[in-house]
Order: sequence, then C-alpha cells, then structure tokens
Amino acid sequence: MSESTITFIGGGNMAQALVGGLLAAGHPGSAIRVADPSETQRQQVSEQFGVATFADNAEAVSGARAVVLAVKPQVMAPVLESIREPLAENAVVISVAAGITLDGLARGLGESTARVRAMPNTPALYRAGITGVVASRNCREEDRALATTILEAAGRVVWINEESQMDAVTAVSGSGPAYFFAFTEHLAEAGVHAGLPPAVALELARQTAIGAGVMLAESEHEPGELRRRVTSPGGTTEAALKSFAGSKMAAMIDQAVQAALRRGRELGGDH
Ligand SMILES: NC(=O)C1=CN([C@@H]2O[C@H](COP(=O)(O)OP(=O)(O)OC[C@H]3O[C@@H](n4cnc5c(N)ncnc54)[C@H](O)[C@@H]3O)[C@@H](O)[C@H]2O)C=CC1
Ligand SMILES: O=C(O)[C@@H]1CCC=N1
Repeated sequence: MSESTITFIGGGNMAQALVGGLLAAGHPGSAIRVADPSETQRQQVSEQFGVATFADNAEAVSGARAVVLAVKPQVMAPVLESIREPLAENAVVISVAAGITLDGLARGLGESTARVRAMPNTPALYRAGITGVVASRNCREEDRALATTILEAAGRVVWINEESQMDAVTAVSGSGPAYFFAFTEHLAEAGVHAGLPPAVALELARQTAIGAGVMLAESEHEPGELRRRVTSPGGTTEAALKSFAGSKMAAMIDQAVQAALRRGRELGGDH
C-alpha cells in the first residue's frame, strides 16, 4: 500500500475499526492521523494504535491525501467548515456518516472536492463489515482505489453507481445486523417457551446464528441451497419453514426493508 497520509476526523468506533484494520494491513502508523475534540478519545487512540492525534481538525487535515469523516451526522456542518480551507487540492474526502449526501458534502467543501459517501455496518468493528460506496463524478480512479483500500480495512466494499440506491444499501446492510440480532433474540425466547433454561436457549440460538453465518461465508452454495440441505422432507425444519411462509415472513422482511428505506429517504431530506 502507498504511504499516503490518511486523516480521520472523529476518533470513535468507526474510525478505530478502520485505523486498526489499516495498521493490520500494513499501512504505516506514521501516515495515519486522528482528530477528535475529546481528550479521553485522543488518549485512547494514541495508546491503542500509536498514531498521531490532534485536537484541531484543520491541523490534522493539512497535507493529507485522504480525509475520513467519522463523526455523527449532527456535527457534520461545523466539521466541513473546519476542514474546507486546509484541505489539500488532491485530497479525497470519505464520509461514513449515515444520510449525508454527496451534495451535502459539496455544500460544505465546494463542488471541486473529490467526495466519497460510504455506508458501513457495525460488523466493521470486527473487520467483518460490508460498506456500500458511491463517489462524486470528479473522483479519479486513484481516489476510488484509495477509498476502497481504506474501507476494506473494515471488511468488504461494494461500489454503487446511483447515489439514490444508498438508502436501499442502508436498509439492507447498514441496519441489517440488527435484523439478525432481533431474529436471534426471538429464537432464544422461543427456546425458553419450548422448555429450555434461558441461558441454554440463548447459547443455542447465538451459536446457531454464528454457525449459519460461517456456512454463508465458507460454503460455495447460495443461501437457498443451504436452507434446502437442512430441510429433510417431512421433517422438523420443513414444519418450521411452512409456518414461516404461513406467517408471511418474506413479506414481513420486505416490509421492514421498505420501512427502513422510507426512513432513510426522510432523514436524507433533512440534510
Ligand atoms: N451503518 C452503521 O451501522 C454505522 C454507521 N456509522 C456512522 O459512522 C459515523 C461515526 O460513528 P461512530 O464512530 O460510531 O461514532 P462515535 O460517537 O463513536 O465517534 C464519533 C467521534 O467524533 C468525535 N467528534 C465530535 N465532534 C467532533 C468534531 N467537531 N470534530 C472531530 N471529531 C468530533 C467524538 O468525540 C467521537 O469520538 C456516524 O456518522 C455513523 O452514522 C458508524 C457505525 C456503524
Ligand atoms: O439506524 C440508523 O439510522 C443507522 C443507519 C444504519 C445503521 N444505523
């Protein structure tokens, strides 16, 4: 990997996941900077990763080839204001903030700045995330490649051509981990209802989710085929899956994704 300086604005969960991944991938710590107004946060980042930390965003951004905006959407306007002047001309700015559009970034930074909008998900904290990404038209191939390298530090990266599809990305993979957690919670509750002690039910449900995830990751087969392979004709799984179909599970999931999509569009309109 090249030794381009990468500055993170905001040193919280998402920034730490990416910094940890970049270091593990061999990016030199001397080429990583983190800016955060919280002294506690700066101290934690410098102790854990040994990278330079800054209280001042402008100072941290000066000369950086890539700037990752890892702050909450609510503080984005003052953050953009703080980096606009010192931003290098060739810098690419990558935002991981939910709902902040490429136009929103342009309003704060100017149209000529190369901008990337990314939607990560929380498994990024374990480098098992997936991030949907879209870039402004003026992003060069090398800007996209650098953004891919940085975001791959948290897992996989999928480029999206139409920014309008980012709300769908958010509804499927951004919010998606919560759907699987909710399913696991309900499976454990159902285990208790079926007569198991709560701790046993939770362990069975959790490890089953993990095992299914590993199969999805490792197997060459599509999810549908993996499902068919568990389902003995006339057996218990078939009975459960018929009940899912009777409860219209597919329609329920579709409705949930549509609800997230609508909410994402509403929130996007706020910026
Ligand atoms: N799709 C998803 O599930 C996820 C999305 N995200 C997105 O990533 C972004 C960051 O999230 P987290 O890392 O979880 O938040 P966090 O709260 O852990 O970190 C944000 C950091 O920004 C710092 N900060 C506040 N004001 C600042 C300023 N003016 N300049 C510089 N730093 C400032 C805070 O001190 C804090 O350390 C959010 O916008 C969120 O939408 C993050 C995690 C998962
Ligand atoms: O729930 C939310 O609004 C954010 C976006 C995706 C995950 N968390």
